[in-house]
Amino acid sequence: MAHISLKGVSKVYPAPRRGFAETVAVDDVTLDIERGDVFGIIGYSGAGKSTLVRLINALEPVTAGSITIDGVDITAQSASKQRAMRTGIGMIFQRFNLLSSRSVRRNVEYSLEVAGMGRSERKKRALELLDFVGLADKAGAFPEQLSGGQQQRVGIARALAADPPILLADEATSALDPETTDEVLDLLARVNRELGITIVVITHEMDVIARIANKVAVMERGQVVETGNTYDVFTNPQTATAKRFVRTVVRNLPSGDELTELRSHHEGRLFTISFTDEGVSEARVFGALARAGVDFNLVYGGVDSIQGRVYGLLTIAVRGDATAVDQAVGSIGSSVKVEEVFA
Ligand SMILES: Nc1ncnc2c1ncn2[C@@H]1O[C@H](COP(=O)(O)OP(=O)(O)OP(=O)(O)O)[C@@H](O)[C@H]1O
Repeated sequence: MAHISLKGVSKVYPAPRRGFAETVAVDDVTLDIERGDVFGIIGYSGAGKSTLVRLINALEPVTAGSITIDGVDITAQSASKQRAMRTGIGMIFQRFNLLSSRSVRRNVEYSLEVAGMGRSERKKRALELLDFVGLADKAGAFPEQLSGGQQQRVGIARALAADPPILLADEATSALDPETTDEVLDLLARVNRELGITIVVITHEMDVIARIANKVAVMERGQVVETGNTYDVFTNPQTATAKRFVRTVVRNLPSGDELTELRSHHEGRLFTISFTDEGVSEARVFGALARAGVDFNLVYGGVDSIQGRVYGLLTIAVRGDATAVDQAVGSIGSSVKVEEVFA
């Protein structure tokens, strides 16, 4: 059974007043998130990601569909049962949301205090968690004395206080610089690996997905337009939106300016070949081209790493008579993905 399962989930906000249209923030979303996944949900601003998170933890009612957690439909429960289920779902936010008047330790203790846990027990738990996130020495400090990355690590410790099996991270690194982002993503990967927590990561940044998510769903105008293993979506995106996101992180494709430059230096037609770690090697492909009797050379590209797996994109310039080039490219097209570059 999936850990979190969404079936035909929609959320429609009514028109604010007469003459305005209603907003379909989430539109018929069906998704299965398995136990132990780091599941990335990516989309541009307004795609419906944050709304989806609020539906998963039942902070808002769905307009249609169902959301089950461990087989229990959270959308169909009473408010008190929803509150109880929500303690099993930790949350971290873009703006950390720490209480400025409380020390770091007492921020981590907050939900345990509300749940009625005794003072010494919750103090012990908070210190254990601060140790886990590498901030044992900051227990007595106040949030404003910490850097953004440290505050988010406190946010993570606080979210883990009640031992939730699920953690929802809504743009958790969007307010951080790249180095601090890495620190926080490493910590989230440890939370997943060492504590076995299922993590749902909401983001508009594809490199966040590339770093930690094993699965990804691409959202656009409330709908999931593409979903799959991160490596598969990165190496073979199907929709225009997914392709645009992938281009922001896979750096081995020439940009418009670089293409102009390439064309001024190389004769022939340009093709980009994608190599995955499951397909044939570069040597085999280049051997096949040589045997087909066309002249070619490598003009751009290199190898990326996605989820620790290798992904190569190489652009070649191919010369020869038109039929020979078509035949040569056709002959390699059955074993690797080849796309002619027109722009
Ligand atoms: N409470 C609300 N009332 C009315 N409309 C809303 C409400 N919350 C969100 N929306 C609308 O629903 C759509 C999806 O918003 P949502 O915040 O879920 O997108 P998002 O992908 O998280 O984008 P962002 O990253 O900018 O928050 C938007 O058109 C937004 O204006």
